[in-house]
Amino acid sequence: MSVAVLGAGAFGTSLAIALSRAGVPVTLWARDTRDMARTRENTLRLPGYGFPDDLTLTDDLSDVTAKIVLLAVPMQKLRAFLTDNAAQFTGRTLVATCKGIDLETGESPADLIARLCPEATPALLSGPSFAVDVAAGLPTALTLAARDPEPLQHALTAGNLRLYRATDMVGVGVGGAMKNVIAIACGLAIGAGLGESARAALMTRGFAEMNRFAIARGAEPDTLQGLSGFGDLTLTCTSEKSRNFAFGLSLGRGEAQPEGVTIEGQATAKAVSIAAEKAGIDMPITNMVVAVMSGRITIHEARELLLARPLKEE
Ligand SMILES: NC(=O)C1=CN([C@@H]2O[C@H](COP(=O)(O)OP(=O)(O)OC[C@H]3O[C@@H](n4cnc5c(N)ncnc54)[C@H](OP(=O)(O)O)[C@@H]3O)[C@@H](O)[C@H]2O)C=CC1
Ligand SMILES: O=C(CO)COP(=O)(O)O
Repeated sequence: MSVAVLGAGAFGTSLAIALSRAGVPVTLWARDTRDMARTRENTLRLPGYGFPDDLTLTDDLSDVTAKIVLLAVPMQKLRAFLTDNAAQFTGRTLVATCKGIDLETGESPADLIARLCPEATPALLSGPSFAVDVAAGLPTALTLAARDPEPLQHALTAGNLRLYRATDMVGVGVGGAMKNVIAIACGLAIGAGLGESARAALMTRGFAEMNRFAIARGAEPDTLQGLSGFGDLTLTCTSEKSRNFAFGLSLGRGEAQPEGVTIEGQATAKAVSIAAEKAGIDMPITNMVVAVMSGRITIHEARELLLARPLKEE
């Protein structure tokens, strides 16, 4: 079955390459395809990975006829993108690959699809998967969440991509969104010299925070133990290839921040903090990330505040 990928950032491009290389007919849509059409490579976002000959490019959404549509635009652009293009998506399955929570509305990608494109079927693809690994053909396991995930699991398991299925879109969405926030916290800790034991503590207590938030939003208790929760948390909190971890690292070291890089955890930390406060959910690490990013407190003040919290049972 043919597949369209909308958004030619690093991840959308890598998925399009991996699926096309595995023999799936793929159309990759981007706002501007001129350079990619000439070089048969995404030199801006994913340099070094040539396109398979059969991969089709377009800058015209009306060319996209595939029933399965992977959405690979950044989270904070998704709401406007769906609003502008809802009419194109009637009868399609929209598989969001972005990770985060919309800052203005507090909605997840699946919530946005359900509200803005009611004639489409929402799904999520999430889990530990650096674009460069996917594009390089390295083995990658992901979670595909949908109300009826099995047909999609079969359609999108190809080549180096192995998909597990789930029906808990709330849990899978929260796992992918929140692992980026905890990765920023871990980057801050390592960058500020707080040590690897502190990172392990942040990962573990951050995982507890992710579970609390997910369950309060209606997730199943076990979902975050899977690829989109524990799996992606492990990858992102331990690798400098993660833009969220690298952002925290440079902030922790007091270095200049890179411009124009997609760092989903920044807006998502704020969105989670706001939603958690409204719902009365205790999210100390997320709140510290927000406070440090805004400059309200230093990393060392955050460390003191976390160490001084009331003692509790694990
Ligand atoms: N990179 C990775 O390893 C992974 C990323 N993800 C997730 O995928 C999502 C996208 O990330 P990634 O591909 O890395 O992002 P990039 O920063 O590489 O690229 C973002 C892309 O989004 C496009 N875009 C931005 N705004 C719009 C818009 N309004 N309409 C259409 N296209 C738009 C940009 O197009 P233009 O060039 O025209 O500006 C650009 O191609 C994120 O949520 C991320 O968390 C998930 C797993 C792995
Ligand atoms: O989600 C990712 C890997 O699964 C990519 O993480 P970053 O956005 O932090 O680079």
